[in-house]
Amino acid sequence: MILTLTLNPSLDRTIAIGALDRGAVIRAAAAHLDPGGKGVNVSRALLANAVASRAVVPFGGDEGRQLVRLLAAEGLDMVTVPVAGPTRSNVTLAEPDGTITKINEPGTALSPGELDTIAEAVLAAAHEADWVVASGSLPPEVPADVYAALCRRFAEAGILVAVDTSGPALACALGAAPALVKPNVEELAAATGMPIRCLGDVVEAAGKLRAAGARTVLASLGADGAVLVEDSGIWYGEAPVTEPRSSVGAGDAMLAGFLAAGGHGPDALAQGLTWGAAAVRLPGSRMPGPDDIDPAGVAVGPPDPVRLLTSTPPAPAPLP
Ligand SMILES: Nc1ncnc2c1ncn2[C@@H]1O[C@H](COP(=O)(O)OP(=O)(O)O)[C@@H](O)[C@H]1O
Ligand SMILES: O=P(O)(O)OC[C@H]1O[C@](O)(COP(=O)(O)O)[C@@H](O)[C@@H]1O
Repeated sequence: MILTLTLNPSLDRTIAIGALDRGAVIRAAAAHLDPGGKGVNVSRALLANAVASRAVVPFGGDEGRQLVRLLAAEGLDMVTVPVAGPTRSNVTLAEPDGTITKINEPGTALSPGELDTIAEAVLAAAHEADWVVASGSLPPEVPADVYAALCRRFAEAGILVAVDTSGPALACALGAAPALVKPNVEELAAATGMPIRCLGDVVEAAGKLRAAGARTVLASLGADGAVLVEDSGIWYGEAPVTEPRSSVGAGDAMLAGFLAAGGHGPDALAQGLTWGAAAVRLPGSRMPGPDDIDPAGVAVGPPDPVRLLTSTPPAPAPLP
């Protein structure tokens, strides 16, 4: 069973527009509402593929009740924790050329008592888990070491923890030796202070995250695929998509596919890539099921260090 924790879940509204014209009244072509948040999406992807998963989901206000209704309608196995602050709403503007602009609300603060209740829910469910996935941003005022504390707690019990987050929460988690981290290119650049222009940079940056404590690094590179760096080797893979519709949730689907295939090695990377590619072919953050996933076309092998990334390289970020 794969247990997920999403401290800052969301209602995700994806709005299809003609072109993003700042300051104008934009008439949307279509809109799509999904339950969201990184761990929530990992559980949704696993559910869609009949892989056992349970999601720990704090929820608050009308938005939170709607989130729980949407997840219940999908049949998600979840432990819901009522909290005082309303669940956030995140908006994605999707342009016809595939450009997406995401506006993620900060969410509302969780009190120390609410955090304790959520931690108890995670601990109570974790005894059945092979992996615990701690995913997404932290709401305001939540201590940056919250995922690190989980890593330490579960390491003692022999439970593997995968962390997919950014900024100080990622920096803290690295020091607690997570079994796996899944940075995207921006997160890799921010965590290391390195410009990431080619696969050699990705491998070097992943090595820095491993030196800082992560056992395995699964670096997602958007349309460029992904790199896996673990004890037994380094692999690069890609699963090209000819008609991308929405990359929202692709990283979550990728992580779900990787963990569902065992969480290590080139075959797991290949499955992660096929799930990620399938998510990109679907609207909004809909998670792919077996009918959406095409294992053909995925290629995994050693990375060519000089191969340039096609996506815009992020500017080097200052180290904290
Ligand atoms: N345009 C795309 N074409 C093909 N695959 C994609 C595309 N965008 C994302 N993916 C797949 O989804 C994975 C996660 O995407 P990425 O944008 O790196 O993650 P995140 O959503 O976490 O920022 C990638 O590793 C890749 O496998
Ligand atoms: O917690 P964050 O970093 O604000 O991200 C939350 C957003 O990320 C998502 O989980 C999508 O994640 P990915 O595109 O990285 O897979 C959305 O459902 C949600 O709105």
